[in-house]
Amino acid sequence: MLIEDATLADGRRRDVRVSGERIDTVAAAGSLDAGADERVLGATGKRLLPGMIDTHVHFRQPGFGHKETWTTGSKSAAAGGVTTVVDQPNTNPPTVTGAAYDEKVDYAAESLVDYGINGGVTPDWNPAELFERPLFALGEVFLADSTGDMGIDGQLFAEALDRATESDTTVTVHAEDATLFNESARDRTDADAWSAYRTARAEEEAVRRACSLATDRDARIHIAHTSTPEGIDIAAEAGMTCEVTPHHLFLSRNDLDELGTHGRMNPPLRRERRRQRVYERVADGTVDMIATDHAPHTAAEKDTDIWSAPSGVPGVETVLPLLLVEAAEGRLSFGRVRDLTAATPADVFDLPDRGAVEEGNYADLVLVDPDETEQIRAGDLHTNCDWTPFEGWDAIFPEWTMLRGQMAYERASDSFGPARGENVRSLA
Ligand SMILES: NC(=O)N[C@@H](CC(=O)O)C(=O)O
Ligand SMILES: [Zn+2]
Ligand SMILES: [Zn+2]
Repeated sequence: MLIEDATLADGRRRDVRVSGERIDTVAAAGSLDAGADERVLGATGKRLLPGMIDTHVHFRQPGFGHKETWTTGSKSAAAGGVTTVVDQPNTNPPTVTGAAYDEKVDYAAESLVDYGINGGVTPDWNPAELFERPLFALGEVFLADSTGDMGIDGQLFAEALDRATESDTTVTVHAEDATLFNESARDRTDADAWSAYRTARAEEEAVRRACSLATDRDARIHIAHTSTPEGIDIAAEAGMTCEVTPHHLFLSRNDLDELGTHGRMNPPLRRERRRQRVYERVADGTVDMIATDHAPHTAAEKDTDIWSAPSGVPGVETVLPLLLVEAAEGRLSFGRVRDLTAATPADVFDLPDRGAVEEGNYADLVLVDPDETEQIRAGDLHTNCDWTPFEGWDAIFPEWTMLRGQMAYERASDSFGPARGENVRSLA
């Protein structure tokens, strides 16, 4: 397969030959000739990016297939330009034993994109069994309850850090401290009450404590879904990594009038000024990566009062399209988008054959036309989740997404490739 005259994230124009599962050649545009029966993909004026590595999704199986399945979740990923997803452990059963890990791997065999599977921590976890398996990472470890009520205490967290460090494994942390939630917000019934309740300080102090525990024990942690500039700065100063979700990057408490209970998630949306300071840190490189925390719940489940609604919003199909608008309009560079979505996650989580359009890497690729903006419509998305917090937002969707040398999604025909996703920790 020959991709002709693509513009890479850094602006270089290149011909790219794909052979089997890998990128065979990256050469000056116009310098490669197509073979006799080689498929040619024209890319003049278009951007060729490495597929996104989304290190934080909830694909819900086993246990909650009515919210999302590995089939619908991975189609949503492929259509959005995501070629690797990392699934989190708050399923049923929770992924805290060897048997639960193995059961999830059976479901993940349905995936259209490559995947990693994290192991979780509860008082019932079995670290010996988990670390015998090819875990992507430990986590997300919940320092406060979220969907699945898997919150743990400080002592178990410290023990988890020690076990992970012995196994040379990174620990992804959901950092909120429930003792710092604002109980007086409990009297309110508006959607903003959730943001008033789960305070910014509860995140800040939990990040501070997690980083200091990790530093003391020589553990490596990655802070999930940081929603505050304070949390981001503490993680960066401690030499740990962090991710920001698209909803914390683009939405704030100002949007809750419109979103209502659909805008409830953990950590919650913050004030607009904080959101801007988060965006600055995404743009300047303090934030390591964007990850979606794709957390689908049906609209019917979300349509209740703010204290009863489940927490979480979908995002895996819209994240790269939203970021590409930022790049096309000059608020982020294409190179920064590539780093946030592919190069840095590959580096931090040790996926040496991914995250860059380079010879020898897996051909996980996305082609986009930066001039083709359209509006996000929930009905057009491929997730089982029947709504999106980004309804009507401008987006630049991939023309096609390639996974290890084969088409995973082609937008012109809205068609998908086969379910050939592999565990990234099992592949050579
Ligand atoms: N973020 C959320 O609000 N919800 C996530 C769990 C989580 O990531 O905390 C979910 O699984 O629904
Ligand atoms: Zn979380
Ligand atoms: Zn999560």
